[in-house]
Amino acid sequence: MPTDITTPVGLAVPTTKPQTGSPEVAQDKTHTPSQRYLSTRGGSYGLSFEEVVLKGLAADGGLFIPEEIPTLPQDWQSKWQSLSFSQLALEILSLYISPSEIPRADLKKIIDASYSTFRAPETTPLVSLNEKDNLYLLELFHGPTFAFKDVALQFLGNLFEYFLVRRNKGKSGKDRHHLTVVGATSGDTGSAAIYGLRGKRDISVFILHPKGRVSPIQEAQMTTVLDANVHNLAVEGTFDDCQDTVKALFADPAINETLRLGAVNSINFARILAQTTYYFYAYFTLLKSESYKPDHKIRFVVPSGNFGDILAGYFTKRMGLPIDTLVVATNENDILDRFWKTGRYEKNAVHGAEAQGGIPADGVKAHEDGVKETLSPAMDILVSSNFERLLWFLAYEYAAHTGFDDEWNKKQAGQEVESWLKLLKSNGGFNVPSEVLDIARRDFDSERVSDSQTIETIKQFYANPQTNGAAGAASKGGYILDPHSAIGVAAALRSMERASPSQTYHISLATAHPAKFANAVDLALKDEQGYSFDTVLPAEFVGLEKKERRVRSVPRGAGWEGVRTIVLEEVEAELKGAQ
Ligand SMILES: Cc1ncc(COP(=O)(O)O)c(C=O)c1O
Ligand SMILES: N[C@@H](CCOP(=O)(O)O)C(=O)O
Repeated sequence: MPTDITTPVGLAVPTTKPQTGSPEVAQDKTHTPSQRYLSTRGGSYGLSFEEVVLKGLAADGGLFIPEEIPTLPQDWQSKWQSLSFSQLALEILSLYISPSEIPRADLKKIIDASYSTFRAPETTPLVSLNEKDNLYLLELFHGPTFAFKDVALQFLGNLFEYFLVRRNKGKSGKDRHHLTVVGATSGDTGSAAIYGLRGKRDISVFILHPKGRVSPIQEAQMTTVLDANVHNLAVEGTFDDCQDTVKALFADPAINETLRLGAVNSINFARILAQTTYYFYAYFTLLKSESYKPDHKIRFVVPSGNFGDILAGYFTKRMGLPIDTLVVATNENDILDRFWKTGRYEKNAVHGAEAQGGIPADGVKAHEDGVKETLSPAMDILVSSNFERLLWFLAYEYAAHTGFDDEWNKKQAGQEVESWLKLLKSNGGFNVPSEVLDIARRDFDSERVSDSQTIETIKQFYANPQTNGAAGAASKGGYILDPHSAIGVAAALRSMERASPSQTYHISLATAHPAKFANAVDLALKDEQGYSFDTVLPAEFVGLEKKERRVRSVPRGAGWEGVRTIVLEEVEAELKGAQ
């Protein structure tokens, strides 16, 4: 086992073949391997989709993944090309969910209900941002909270409800299965989860956000929802502190037993799964466009923080969607970009004066905790949860070169992931062997975009008259990008230097509506003639900040135990109130 962070780690060779458990689902012939789940740390095996969705995090602290990534059915292109977003979602999700768990007709109802709340008829429209350079934007923000998280969280909310209604049929009082959802947010997951779960029976939802570090609109979106089952906690600290607290709660068997915790963050595999649909949908939309040329390659560029969005893209590539490369686009919190550049995954890069809380030359403030406060706050993340899932696949592929059987390779990947994560915890980082980095570079490329480049990109596309998009509705006819989407577009422009636009389509993911980030958008466009933020503001946001709020502060020293006490108290009070 690797023990230090300076030497690249290699896969340890166990002397005996590891044993794997085989619970009922593994024996059940109605579940294919892509419909059975395991933990990235090797501890759990053969779990059902329902168990995975309701548990969220594995008992060994790992994340759930399917035992196999499914391949696409024969003729998928001709069969799926004319499907609507919801129809497509049904086909894709059916590959991961056995009909013996959710009958197809029920899954269809859940999906249809989830996407009926979107404002755009296409659900996730693809717009041309610059026709000459084959640059497209996939608008993912037409759901209830104006961010890409709605695509997965509308679905997850309905899925939780479906499982609970089924479990609670004919039951009353304490016999009912009550789910306590706990989630961490840097702004968007929180509101999307709250809108997906508000008022739902048998579910309480607790959302932890870093106090003062989400945008004013995001804060208002979350805290103005007054349904009794919604609980907002403003934590003094960073997003990573919130995420660590959530993980600590999941690791506590006592609270899990008492409250039955559920996850809404992308640690919940259903989140990743629901996000795969829009990669397929974008592909088919491009295929139907007049400018499509079959010999051109396709690159998806994804503004990344917790690595959930781009991981969904990785799944689609592995399933067989013809994606040339997935481009990871980070802000100045760049752990992912540094990994692809060096093979080292390390929490805190050396920021010099910045690490002491000083203001560096580019004006971005770094806190003592290492997180930089950027103009794209939803991506101000030190450690990316879903990277663990990718690490598993990389370690698995590397292990497969050893010539042992598949079961051994899977177990080996779990052990390797566990040892890497131990090093991350104890030493703040780890290196992967060069062969593992090569495997990672085969599918991914990466870019880091600074705040000043983000602002420049917003300006550039506001002035661009070629756009046919709907989001910005700017008076000049240009496009108003939100800062996160601008990071994607800036990265796409750089990617074009390596993959010529004359032979490549770049599809950049627009992850939020610009109105959620007035600060950055105003900073970029305030001097532009004819610009007014009011033209960007959707009716849904007008007056939101003046509405009544409910939120509880969590002081810095409270720790996860302090949050546990709050959660226990508030669930008890909520259930009493409901009687
Ligand atoms: C607007 C926005 N863009 C991008 C991201 C990054 O996505 P991911 O965490 O899935 O990498 C987030 C948050 O996660 C976000 O809210
Ligand atoms: N940017 C996210 C952070 C949480 O990410 P998740 O995808 O794991 O839920 C947010 O907006 O909260």
